[in-house]
Amino acid sequence: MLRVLITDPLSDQGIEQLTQAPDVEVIINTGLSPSELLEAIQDVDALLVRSQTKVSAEVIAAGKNLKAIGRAGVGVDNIDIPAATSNGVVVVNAPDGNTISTAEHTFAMLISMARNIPQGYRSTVQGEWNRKAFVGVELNHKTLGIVGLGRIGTELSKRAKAFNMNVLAFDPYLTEERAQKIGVTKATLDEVITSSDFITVHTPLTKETHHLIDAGAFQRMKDGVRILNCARGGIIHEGALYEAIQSGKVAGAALDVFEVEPPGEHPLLTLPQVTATPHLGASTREAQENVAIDVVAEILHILRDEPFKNAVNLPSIPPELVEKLQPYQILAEKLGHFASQTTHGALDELTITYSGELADWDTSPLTRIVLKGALSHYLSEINYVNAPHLAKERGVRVTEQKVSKAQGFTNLLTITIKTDAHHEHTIAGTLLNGFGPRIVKIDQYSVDLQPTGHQLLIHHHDRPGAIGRVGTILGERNVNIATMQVGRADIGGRAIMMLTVDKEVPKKLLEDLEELEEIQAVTAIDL
Ligand SMILES: NC(=O)c1ccc[n+]([C@@H]2O[C@H](COP(=O)([O-])OP(=O)(O)OC[C@H]3O[C@@H](n4cnc5c(N)ncnc54)[C@H](O)[C@@H]3O)[C@@H](O)[C@H]2O)c1
Ligand SMILES: O=C(O)[C@H](O)COP(=O)(O)O
Repeated sequence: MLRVLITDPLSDQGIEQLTQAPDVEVIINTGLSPSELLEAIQDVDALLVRSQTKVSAEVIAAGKNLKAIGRAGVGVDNIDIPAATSNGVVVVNAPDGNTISTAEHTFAMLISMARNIPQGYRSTVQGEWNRKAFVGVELNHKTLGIVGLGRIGTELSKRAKAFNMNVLAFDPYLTEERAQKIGVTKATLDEVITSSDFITVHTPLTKETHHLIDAGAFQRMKDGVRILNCARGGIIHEGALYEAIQSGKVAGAALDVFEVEPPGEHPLLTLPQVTATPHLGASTREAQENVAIDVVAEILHILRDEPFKNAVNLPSIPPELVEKLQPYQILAEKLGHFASQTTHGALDELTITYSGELADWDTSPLTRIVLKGALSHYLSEINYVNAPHLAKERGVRVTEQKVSKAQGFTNLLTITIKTDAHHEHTIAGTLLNGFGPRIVKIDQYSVDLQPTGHQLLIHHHDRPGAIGRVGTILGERNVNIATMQVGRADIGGRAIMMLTVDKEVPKKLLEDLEELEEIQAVTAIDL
């Protein structure tokens, strides 16, 4: 009998699918404390959650029989994905089912904020009739800035356009072509920040989006701007938002999510300009039915060894190719990840060239892995299964090439990225017998680099002292250099330094390095 534990409220339709399955025992246990969860997970085959249950590495390790974790919804930031992967646990989500509900909820909050509906309601039920205090603003001809034009951002933009709003959108994957198709104006983050009357965020919470909207961003905004967050707490700096409302810069904020949920007696909730809902974006009958049905179907497929589609963390390689291609998986993902972190602009075209012995095999599983690596920098819900689909949806042209000669290597995997900022970037890697994956080429420079840990790619002018000055600055700030390589196009010309460092390099230090006269650009890469 397969045992499935459900620890967050799930729609009955999804639960019914499970209870009707003859080979499944369903255990519903919501509101567990962390220690109770550790106990409850011990002998189950699958765990089903929403956003409340924190599925930590400890919980995953305690699940001795655990094969799958299902997230009835989109965000998987409450699940330790690397821990699941290293424990061989498949994580699946239900990415599409709550898109419309969340876009509608965001739009409801936008209108009610513009017209002070929550404040007006509160005052009216208290017996007041205060028509002067709640004068609002129209949406007509106002500019809505959307940060993150994925599923929800796109649906929201349609609703805003129906209200005659101008929509500015910033998303690293947004190309001019797609923006035109959707009918929004492609913008930089700074343009969204400085030109919008309303700003709403719809990105996943990642290292990059954490505190994306901070005190500096608020300072640059229009006076009287209104802010929305129906994505994840932590994308907007809550302390900075509080200050910006107090100073009068921000006229209103509508929040469905908080850094810590429930937020308790949060300072923001004491401000009359703030309206809030308790993470209700996906809380409609329809969305809950959709996500529960979708995720339960996926869990049953996994437990019964049937094909499934929404894996967040599982490579899918046909069995006969597994042995041959497995060693290349890490190389493929790291190259994709490296390339995306060192490229500027929205991805337009990605060409993957398989040379040497690789050219003789069916490399399509590796192409998915490269794509996953290249897109995962921005799309936290991407997986090996949906990577090609998401690339296509974002207008990225993907080409595979095969070349039987590998320029001095028995195998070579080369990725060339072109962006809409006319940036072209090539990176190549190989699998060295006994040494594992190596990056061997960055644009025109030959290197020999282990693709792991924290790296710094520095473009500089080949001048005496340049390398020393970089080393001194890093040393002074206690950043230890583990390895360093230098490549140059010609003597005294353009050159690169590739450094592996022992810890993440703070943003300020990157800026200080960029101030050095001989340095052209510094990029931190996390592999
Ligand atoms: N409030 C709720 O109940 C609720 C419901 C559903 C989803 N969500 C949250 O909403 C968010 C968006 O969901 P979705 O389904 O639209 O996801 P999605 O993956 O379709 O879209 C996310 C978009 O963010 C973009 N992005 C990533 N990093 C970025 C950055 N640094 N700057 C700008 N854009 C960036 C991606 O390119 C992508 O297009 C997720 O965090 C999800 O968890 C909240
Ligand atoms: O990421 C999501 O799908 C939403 O935040 C919904 O979360 P919930 O399932 O807890 O409502």
